[in-house]
Amino acid sequence: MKLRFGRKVISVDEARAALYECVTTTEKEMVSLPRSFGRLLATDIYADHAVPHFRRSGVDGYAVRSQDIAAATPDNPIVLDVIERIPSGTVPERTVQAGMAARIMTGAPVPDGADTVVMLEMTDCLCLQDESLLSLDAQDTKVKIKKNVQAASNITPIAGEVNCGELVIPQGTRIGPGEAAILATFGFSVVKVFRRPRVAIFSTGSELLQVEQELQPGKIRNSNSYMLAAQVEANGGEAFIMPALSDDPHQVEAALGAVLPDVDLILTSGGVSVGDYDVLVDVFGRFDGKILFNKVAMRPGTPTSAALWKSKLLLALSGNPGASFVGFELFAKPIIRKMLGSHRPEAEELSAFLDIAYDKPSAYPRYIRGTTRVEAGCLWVRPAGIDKSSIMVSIKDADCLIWLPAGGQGYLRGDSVKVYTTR
Ligand SMILES: Nc1nc2c(c(=O)[nH]1)N[C@H]1C(S)=C(S)[C@@H](COP(=O)(O)OP(=O)(O)OC[C@H]3O[C@@H](n4cnc5c(N)ncnc54)[C@H](O)[C@@H]3O)O[C@H]1N2
Ligand code: MOO
Ligand SMILES: [Mg+2]
Repeated sequence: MKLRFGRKVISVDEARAALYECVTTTEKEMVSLPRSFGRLLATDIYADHAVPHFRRSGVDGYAVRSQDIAAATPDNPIVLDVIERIPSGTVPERTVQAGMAARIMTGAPVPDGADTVVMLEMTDCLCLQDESLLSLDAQDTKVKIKKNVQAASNITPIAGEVNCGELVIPQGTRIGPGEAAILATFGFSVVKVFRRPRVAIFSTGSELLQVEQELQPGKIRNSNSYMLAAQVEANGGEAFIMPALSDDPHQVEAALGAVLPDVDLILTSGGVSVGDYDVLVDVFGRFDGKILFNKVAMRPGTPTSAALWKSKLLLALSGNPGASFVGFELFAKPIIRKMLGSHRPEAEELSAFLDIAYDKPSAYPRYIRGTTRVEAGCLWVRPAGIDKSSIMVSIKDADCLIWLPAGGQGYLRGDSVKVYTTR
């Protein structure tokens, strides 16, 4: 039974809800820390020690008792005995008592007894004729402190950054530079992440040539598969570009069915409208899967369809490049992100001022590929190019989708609109 006409239209939110019901996270896997960059953490990370775990000197200088140097000035320096030298990575051996100082390096543990560190530049080393400190017996030296430095100066206290037991990165967080530093700090040479969802991409249509083929009359090269693969990879999935399919529903059903066991999601592009050769419609009419929806109140991509087949999701995007791009952003992106354990799978919503008037009314909400710019602290947005779903070339200029509700009287320059980021 063909479902070309009389389809039931549902909203974008309803369509997403139907998809989300069928999504589960992929299984967890361990990867080496450098391979985890850009992935989403599959576990909470707790601190198993404080940072720092010792009182850390922030400067090269002398660890002293602040009360000993309260009266120090350049003209009246206080002279202290230097009792030891503390390089980073070592542990102080002695306690600083009245009249004592310990020469200390940046990052080294501050010795007991000392409550402040005076920068080297505010001191003079009395017995030092040259700077060959490594050959110096620190115990024979004295230091002149020329400045009164308050207690706690230049010292990061124990747990000054992180408390032991603290949640430092919650599950679902993308591992960027800051997370990488935290994971390394706490000894995670391997990291638990959700496996990258495997996404098979099929373009359909007898007009499609492979990228490497010569142009032929009436035919075009398959660009959607590569655009979609780039979108899949940008969102953390693993894209498998499958050979383009003809308009034969038997062949299409067989090809989709064959790959189904090996992937987490199938994306198709093309063949979902009312045309004679719109093959996905025929597949949906004959296969034993469950159709989740076949018409969405949105433009472009109104005929976007989805099905659950042998417990796998099949998302059938419109063939027009603009509609394929938008359909991916609205539906495939949050599916992939949910599989990866993201707590915020949908695109970030921002407000922007419309940079041009827009007077095309629409029966359905529009998602216009947009380009943003910031001027005087305000975000402005304009369509990335000709706003037609058949236009491919302007997709490269889009960094967001401009959302315009259905109906309305049109929009003036300066009107506030919602945008959804695509980068
Ligand atoms: N009588 C009607 N015609 C159309 C309607 C309608 O409601 N009534 N809807 C239009 C809308 S909206 C869209 S969107 C398209 C949807 O088309 P399909 O999803 O069926 O896609 P195709 O027919 O296969 O192709 C449409 C267009 O896109 C080009 N295409 C397809 N695949 C690729 C690819 N992999 N790479 C590059 N370009 C591709 C294809 O050559 C066509 O030009 O239907 C409207 N028609
Ligand atoms: O809705 Mo079509 O999907 O305009 O491009
Ligand atoms: Mg068609």
